[in-house]
Amino acid sequence: MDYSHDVIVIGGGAAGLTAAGGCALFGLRVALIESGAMGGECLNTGCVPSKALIAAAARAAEARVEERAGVTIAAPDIDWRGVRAFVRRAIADIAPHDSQDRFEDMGCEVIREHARLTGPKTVEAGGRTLCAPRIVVATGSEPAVPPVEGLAQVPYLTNETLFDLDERPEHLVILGGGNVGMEMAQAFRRLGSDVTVIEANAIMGRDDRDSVAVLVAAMKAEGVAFVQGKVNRVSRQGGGVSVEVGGGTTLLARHLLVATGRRARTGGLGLEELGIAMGDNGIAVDARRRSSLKHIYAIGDCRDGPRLTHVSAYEGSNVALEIALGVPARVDWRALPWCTYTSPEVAQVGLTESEARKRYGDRVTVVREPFDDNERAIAEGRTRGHIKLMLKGKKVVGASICGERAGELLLPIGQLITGKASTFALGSAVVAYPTRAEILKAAAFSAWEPTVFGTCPRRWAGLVQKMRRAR
Ligand SMILES: Cc1cc2nc3c(=O)[nH]c(=O)nc-3n(C[C@H](O)[C@H](O)[C@H](O)COP(=O)(O)OP(=O)(O)OC[C@H]3O[C@@H](n4cnc5c(N)ncnc54)[C@H](O)[C@@H]3O)c2cc1C
Ligand SMILES: NC(=O)c1ccc[n+]([C@@H]2O[C@H](COP(=O)([O-])OP(=O)(O)OC[C@H]3O[C@@H](n4cnc5c(N)ncnc54)[C@H](O)[C@@H]3O)[C@@H](O)[C@H]2O)c1
Repeated sequence: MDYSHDVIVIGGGAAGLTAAGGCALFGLRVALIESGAMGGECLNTGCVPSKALIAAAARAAEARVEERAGVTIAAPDIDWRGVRAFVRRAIADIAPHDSQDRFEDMGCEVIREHARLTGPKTVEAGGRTLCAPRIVVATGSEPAVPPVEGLAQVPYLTNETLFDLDERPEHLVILGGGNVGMEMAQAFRRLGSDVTVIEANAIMGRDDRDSVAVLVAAMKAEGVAFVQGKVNRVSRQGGGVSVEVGGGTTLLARHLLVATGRRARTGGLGLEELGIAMGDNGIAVDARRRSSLKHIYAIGDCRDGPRLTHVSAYEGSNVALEIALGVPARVDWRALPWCTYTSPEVAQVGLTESEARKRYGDRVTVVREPFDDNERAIAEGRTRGHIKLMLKGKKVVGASICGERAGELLLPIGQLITGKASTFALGSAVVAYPTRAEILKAAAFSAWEPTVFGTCPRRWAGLVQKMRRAR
C-alpha cells in the first residue's frame, strides 16, 4: 500500500497534540488534522479559561474579607470586561504551546480541516485522501445535555459559551454539581453573582465524601445555594428561565449553565461504517488504547474512560511510544490523580476510602491528618481540610486531600501507590519547615508510628539506656 504518512492523528487537543508531537520527534511522517482551534477544549473552553476565572475570583474573595491578619483592604470592584480580558489573555499566552507553528516545527504536517475515516487505513480531510498504517482518533468530547423537558427551547450556557459572556450573570443556576459545576459556582459567586447548584445525585460523586463535605460547607458559607433533585422542566420566563426541580422547588434565573457531564465526540467520523465497537460513552478501547480495529487507536475524551487533560496527554505519549517503537504501552490507573480547583481544593489520587474498603474490606486502614496540626497552615490562618491516606498494610492505595493548594501535594503520593517510593522513605524524609507538605510526612509516618514506637523498639531503647547507666 502507498502510504502518505506513518501515522494520522485526528484532533489537536491535549491527546492528539501529545501523540502527534511524540511521533514527529521520533522522526515519523505525521499528519495532524484539526477542524477547530488548536489546543482543543483544555486551552480554549476548559482548564485554562476556568482556572483564569478562578484566579480572578480568588482575588475578589480575598478582598471581600475586609480585615484579616490585621490588614484591612477595600471591597473588590469587579469589572466584568476586565475579568474576561484576563481570561482571554491566559488563553492567548498559552496558545503558542499548542500552535500550528510549533507542531510544524516538530515535523508534523498540520491540516486544518474536518477529518473522516473512509477506509481502515484512509482518512479524508479537505478533499485529500491520506493513508497510513496507524491512525489515532483524538476527537474529544462535548457537553452532554440531559433530556429535560423544555431545555432545548431556552437559551442555556455550556463550557463552550460560558467564557464569552458579555455580562456577569445576576443569578446563575447551574445544572450539575460535578467538577465544572462546583468550580464555576464558587468562581461566579466570588465575582458577585448569586449562584444555585442543582444536583440530582451526590455532589462530586467520584470524590471522597469527607473532602466534599468540607468544600460544600465552605461554599455555602460564601453564599452558594444547593438544591438536591432532578430538574423536571425548564421554560422561558421573561428575559430568563424558570427551572422546576422535583420536590416542588422552582428557580428563576437570568442564566442557566448546563454542566451535566460529557459525551464522546464520535459522530460523523465514519466509525460505524468501519464497524468500530463503541462503549457506553465513547470508542471502546483496550489497555493499549486500541479500538476493535487494532491499528486504529482512540485516546483522550473520545473513548470510554476518565476525561482529564493529563489523562489525554498520558495516553497520547503512550500511543506515540507504541507506534514509534513498536513496544506495547498499557495504561496504569493505580495512581490516577485529579483535583477540583475550588477553595479549598479537593484532590484525589488512587482509591477513595469507600473504593478501598469495597476492594480490600477490613485490610484497609485510614490515616487522617488535619491541616489544623500543620504549622504553616496555622501560621497562615488557613487550617481548613485534611489528608486521608488509605493503606493496605504499609502500602498506600489512595489519598484524599482537601485544603488550600491540595493538588500540589499529590505527586509524592502517586509514587507511593506505584511503589516508586515508600511510606517509610516519605515518613523519614527531611521536609522544609514550615510547609504544607509536612502533612505528607506526618501521614506517611503514621503508617510506621506503631512499629517505630512499638514494644520491640521501646524494649531495645530501654536496654540501651540500662547498659549505658551500668557503664
Ligand atoms: C470547564 C472545564 C474545565 C476543565 N478543567 C480541567 C482541569 O482543570 N484539569 C483537567 O485535567 N481537565 C479539565 N477539564 C477536562 C479537559 O478539558 C479534557 O479532558 C481535555 O481537554 C480533553 O482533551 P482531548 O484532546 O481528549 O479532547 P479535546 O481537547 O476536545 O480535543 C479534540 C479536538 O479534536 C477536534 N476534532 C473533533 N472532531 C474532529 C474531526 N472530525 N476532524 C478534525 N478535528 C476534529 C476538536 O476540534 C478538538 O480540538 C475541564 C473541562 C471543562 C469542560
Ligand atoms: N478540575 C478538573 O480536573 C476538572 C474541572 C472541570 C471538568 N473536568 C472534567 O470535565 C468533565 C465534565 O465535568 P462535568 O462537571 O460536566 O461532569 P461530571 O460528570 O463531573 O458532573 C456532572 C454532574 O451532573 C449531575 N447531573 C447529570 N444530569 C443531571 C440532571 N438532569 N439534573 C441534575 N444534575 C444532573 C451528575 O449527577 C453529576 O454529578 C469531567 O469528566 C471532569 O473530569 C475536570
